[in-house]
Amino acid sequence: MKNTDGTGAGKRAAGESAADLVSDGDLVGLGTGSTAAHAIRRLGARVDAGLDVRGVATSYQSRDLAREAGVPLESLADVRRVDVAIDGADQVADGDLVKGGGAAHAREKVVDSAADRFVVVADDSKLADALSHPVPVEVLPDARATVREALRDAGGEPELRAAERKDGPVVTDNGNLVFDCAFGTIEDPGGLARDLSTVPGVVEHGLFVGLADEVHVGTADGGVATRSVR
Ligand SMILES: O=C[C@H](O)[C@H](O)[C@H](O)COP(=O)(O)O
Repeated sequence: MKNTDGTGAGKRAAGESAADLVSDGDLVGLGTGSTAAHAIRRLGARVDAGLDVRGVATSYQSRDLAREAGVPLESLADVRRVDVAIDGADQVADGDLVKGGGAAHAREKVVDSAADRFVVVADDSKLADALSHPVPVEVLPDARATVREALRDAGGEPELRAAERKDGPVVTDNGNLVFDCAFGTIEDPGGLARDLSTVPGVVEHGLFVGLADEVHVGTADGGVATRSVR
């Protein structure tokens, strides 16, 4: 059943189910976005009930939410590995992801890659047979013209992400800009991910290939299907 009821029940079910995996003593990667937010709130409730965990935030949003929920935080700069990372996705196909709808993918990739167990949380509207969602590409502001050309050469259609309720572009938590780059159906996500990583001026792109360990998919009726992906 597609989660089209607009209540966010699928996101909530997925986020909370992942938060329930966390054990005493874990350092938890706290993803960004509306689905990961449910996991952070649930973790906060578990901390209130006595769970002893610490979190590492991937954005201003997840840091502020964790503080509000009462999840103690460590700074990413001091973290070498993470026990469990819980993070959302804009599209999921065969365990590979497009992320970065909230422009947080650079720090998310650092945290999710450092995790022993990376759990993706999504409602079933995010599932696809193949990745085709535009790929967010964070770029150094002064490299925007050269990166735009390189993305076109790679077969993409880059669009500078515009801010809402501010004139001009989105500026990331790291002070950079973001292109949303459509590539149509991405036949070889691993190859494209490698190509994008080699473009000078690209800070990070939103293709997460071979990183996820499991996916929790929530449905509108509050059910969750869990799938291991490696
Ligand atoms: O930059 C944002 C992140 O990659 C999010 O995890 C992703 O956009 C999914 O967000 P949401 O759970 O709100 O759909």
